[in-house]
Amino acid sequence: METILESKGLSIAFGGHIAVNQISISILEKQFTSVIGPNGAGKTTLFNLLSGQLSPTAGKIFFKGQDITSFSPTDRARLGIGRSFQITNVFPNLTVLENVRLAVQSQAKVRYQIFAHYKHYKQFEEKALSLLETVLLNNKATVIASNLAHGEKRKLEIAMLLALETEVLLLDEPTAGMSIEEVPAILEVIKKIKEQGDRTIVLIEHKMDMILDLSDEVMVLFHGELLARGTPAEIMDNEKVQSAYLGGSYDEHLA
Ligand SMILES: Nc1ncnc2c1ncn2[C@@H]1O[C@H](COP(=O)(O)OP(=O)(O)OP(=O)(O)O)[C@@H](O)[C@H]1O
Repeated sequence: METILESKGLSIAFGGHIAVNQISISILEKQFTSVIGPNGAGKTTLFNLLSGQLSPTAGKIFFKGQDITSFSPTDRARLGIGRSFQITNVFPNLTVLENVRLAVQSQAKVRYQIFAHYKHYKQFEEKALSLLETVLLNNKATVIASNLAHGEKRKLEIAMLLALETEVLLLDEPTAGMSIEEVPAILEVIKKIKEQGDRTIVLIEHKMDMILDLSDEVMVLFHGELLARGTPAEIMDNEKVQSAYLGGSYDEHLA
């Protein structure tokens, strides 16, 4: 399996605080990789570096072997690295379907240099509907976006991210802020995207138990460093992880 996204010696410091410290990782194509770690471990900062929202203090990032360290977030999205909030321009007063159609439409413009025209409208709408099916939101197509429940809004964001058609999806805690009842539906959506098999998914999750059976590989961050990486079973057995993160000596409230 090929490496699609790679970092070498990636570091960033905020003032004197090193939030990401010498992280070298390789993300394999079409795999499901989870990044876990306690509060403040550096997960979101790592994503910000990979997607271009932050520039590293040291180190490099490669996409399919190409050095993209100096690329803007937009250029990275164009190359194939999609991150949810880059495109979450949800229009609150439009319907769910209209929002996704606009995302499909803007992607078509970027990719094919065509302009929105009546004859394309139907095909954009069909694509949008199929994305709504993927995220289990087709029954809300005609609902005004601002009226969606929190979990449904996250699903809408995922549909709009999928409309970008990027090969890599960086999902930063898609279940954050959700009620317990909403979580299974989002996990179902993520599972479905994984089963389609055509995307590389990198998922940040705070709670390991939720994503264990979905992941091909798990990376554990701790105090800005890569503490361990491996299959879910290897991570569960890893003593360093156990003592640092999985309840051993680690106290989340002290992070
Ligand atoms: N822009 C910033 N300026 C200063 N410090 C920052 C900035 N962004 C992150 N940090 C610090 O870097 C460290 C890593 O933060 P980060 O948000 O990446 O952790 P995380 O693993 O995503 O945590 P959580 O699970 O709580 O989201 C923290 O100590 C945080 O306070």
